[in-house]
Parts: sequence; structure tokens; C-alpha cells
Amino acid sequence: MEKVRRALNDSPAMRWAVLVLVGFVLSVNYYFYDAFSTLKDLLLKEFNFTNTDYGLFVSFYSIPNTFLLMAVIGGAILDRFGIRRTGFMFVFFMAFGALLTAYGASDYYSAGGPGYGLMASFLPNYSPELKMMLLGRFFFGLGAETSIVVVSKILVKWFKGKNLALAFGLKVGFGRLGTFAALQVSPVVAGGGPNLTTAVWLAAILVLSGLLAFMVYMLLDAKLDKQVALTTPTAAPEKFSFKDLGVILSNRPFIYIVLLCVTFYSAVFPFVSYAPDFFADKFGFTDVQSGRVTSLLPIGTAFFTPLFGFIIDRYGKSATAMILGSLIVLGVHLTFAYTMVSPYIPVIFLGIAFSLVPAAMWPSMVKLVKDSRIGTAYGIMYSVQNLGLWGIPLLAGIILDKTNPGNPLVADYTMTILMFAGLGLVGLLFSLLLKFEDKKKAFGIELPLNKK
Ligand SMILES: N[C@@H](Cc1c[nH]cn1)C(=O)NCC(=O)O
Repeated sequence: MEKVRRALNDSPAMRWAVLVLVGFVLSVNYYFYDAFSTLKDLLLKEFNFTNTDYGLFVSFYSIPNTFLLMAVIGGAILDRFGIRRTGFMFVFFMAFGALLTAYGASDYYSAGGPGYGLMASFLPNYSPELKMMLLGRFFFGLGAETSIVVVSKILVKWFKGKNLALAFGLKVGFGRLGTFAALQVSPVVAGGGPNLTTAVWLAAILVLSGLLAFMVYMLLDAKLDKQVALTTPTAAPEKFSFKDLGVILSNRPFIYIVLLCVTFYSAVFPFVSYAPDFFADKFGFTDVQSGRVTSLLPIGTAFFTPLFGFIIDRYGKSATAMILGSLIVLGVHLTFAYTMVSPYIPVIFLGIAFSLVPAAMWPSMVKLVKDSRIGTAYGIMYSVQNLGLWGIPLLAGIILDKTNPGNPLVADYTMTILMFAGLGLVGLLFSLLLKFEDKKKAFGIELPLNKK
């Protein structure tokens, strides 16, 4: 038998090719996730959505992952059944959900297409269009979050000990490019209303092309597994057991990272969905100016996250990077709440924090959890994070309504922004606890990720 000396993941060119393939899957995921934020007003006009309907549509993404624990279950399925089967299933759900959403927004459906009658037969306060789109968003969220877990496990498989933090940084960068493209392309395609459906279909078809890209990746994954099986005796996949869950959940630094994950992302993602309105109301910006300053965030982080990942691979200091990032988030929100400093400056700092924490947080997991349980660990992180992504935008809306009785045209955002600052402060506390715990028990979180 021919002995395989170099496996596919020993070739840097193959590793980067894999990163581009799975990065594309992530880009289309983020594109679809964010494509609707610039279409909000058009959805309100075209389908008579209220602001609450829109909020419901956005938060439906998180329902399967938070309340049905789908990301945890998906992560456990991933550890049990492997990357190819699990990845295909969840990327398929993501594409199915995207197509269902586009169908719900289509003229064909509105004219009484299949399913319209059924959707019109219950909950008459919600339109059949909204109900079909909610169902689509539900399946999209169910598939999208676990597919991010699958991509994370793919990166650990190909890059562990070989620029893993850089690979994670680039992974986040691909996601941010998807967000940036959505913010730029979606409103242009929609053309102010007449092509709204085309903009939604374009987003759905992009997600479908992500499924094709994943199928190409499956061929490479199968080849790598065959090569590894020739050189290393393969162990049978470990069965999922609740004992493993207990082991992961009793790991203190893991818990601190999960808690930082939910507080940090809750202080950033939901803020971003209110940011254009906040800039317009506090600084008198036009829609175009608000959009421009907001889109600095995804484009800046697309470059900075890989750069910080590159540094962390070589020099470590992940816990310190998380502390610094959390401190910056706190400072940025306090600046927004209490000063009139040009928003361009705090947004640039927010971009630095939004690059530092993800670049350090996601790859740190390999120091705490064994590879065969990494899917479960990321699944837990995403499920808990989704609780924040579901609840905090709703809480922000409630605070905004309560502090602005009578729904004035220009809202005072001070209390809402202070709520985000509070999340930043709690995140800072968890990042300090993480560093303290690492110092006490030497988990190696501060050490470089590249093997010497
Ligand atoms: N769980 C995702 C949420 C998301 C945002 N856009 C599409 N999905 C997430 O937070 N990923 C980590 C990140 O840093 O983007």
C-alpha cells in the first residue's frame, strides 16, 4: 500500500483553498442575515409590516438556536456524525430557509401561490407574507448557526497549530464582507421598491450557491479523512454523552468565555441594527451618511480581525486582547451616550474591539476543549449568544419606547446606549475573571496558538 507522507492539510495552498471555500459559505450566510436591514422601510411599505413585525422577523433567526437549543444539538450531531453529513444537512436547511423567505416575499405567493391559503387561515393579525417569511427565517437560522459551528470545526481540523487564529480571523473577515456586500448591494438592487423581491431572491440564490460550495468542500474533506486513515489508526467516533456536556460546562474558563460571548456580542450586533437611526437622531445625519458610518464597521473588521489573529498565533495574549476589546466597547458606548464626539471616531474604536475579541475568543477554545468535543462547545457558545441576539434588540426597543413617550420623530437614545454600556461592563468583568483563572490554573490561553 502506498504510504501517504503528506496529507492534504499539510499543504498551505490546500488549507487556504479550503478557507476560501468555507469562507464563501459564511459570506452568503451573513449576506442573507443582514440583507434585510437596508430593506426595512421597503418591507414596511410593500407588505404593511409594522416595526414589531420587522423585529419579529429579525429575531426569529435566534428562536431555534435559543429555545430549541439547535446549535447545541447541531454541535453534538457534528461531533457524533462528522463534518460532511452534519454540514450538508445544516447548510441545506439554511438554503431551504432562505428560499422559503424569498418565496414568501414573491408576487407569485402573494397572488395565492401554494401555502398562501394555509397561512391566511390562522392568526389573522399577521399577514400570510409575514408568516411564510417567519417560517423561512426560522429554517435559515436553524441551518445558519450550526453551519458556522461546522465551519469552525473545519478550521480546527485543517489549521490547528498552523495559523489557527489567522484562519479564524479570516473566517470572521469573510462573514463581515458578506455583511458589507449586503448593506451595499441590497438597496441598489431593490431600486427604492420596484425590485424588492429581486433583492430578496438574489440573497436566497447566493445562499443556494453556498450549498454548492460546501459540496465541493465535502470532496476535499473525504480525501483528507482517507489520507489520515492510512497513517493513523482511526478511532470510532465518540458517542455523545451528557457526561461530556457536564465536563465542558464545569470548565470555568469556558463558562467565562461563553458569558463574555453573549454580553460582548449583545453590546455590538444589536447596537449595529439601531446605529443608523441613532446617528440620524443624535447627530442629524442623513440616511446615506448614517449608512456610510455604520458600514465602516464590517469593512474595517474584515481587515483587522485577520491581522489580530496573525498576531495572536505568534505572540498569544488572547485573554488580554479580550480585556482590551471589552474595555473599548465600554468606552465607546459611554462616549456615544454622553458626548457629541464625531461618531466616526468611536466607530473606528468599536471596529478595533469588534476585531480583537472575535480574533482571540473563538480559537481559544482549542486550549480548553478536546477536538472531538469542539462542535458541542461551539454549539453551546452560539446557543447562549443567540439568547442575547434575540432578547437585547427587543429590550433596546422597549427602553427606546419608554424613554421617548409619544414616539417623537427624533428619539433620545441615551438610556438605550447606556444599556449597551452596561453589557460592555459585564463583559469586561468576565474577561478579567478569565485572565485571573488562566493565571491561577495555567490553561495556556495567553500562550501563542502556533506550535513552536
Ligand atoms: N452567531 C453569529 C451571528 C451572525 C451574525 N451574522 C450572521 N450570523 C455570530 O455572532 N458569529 C460570530 C461573529 O463574530 O460574526
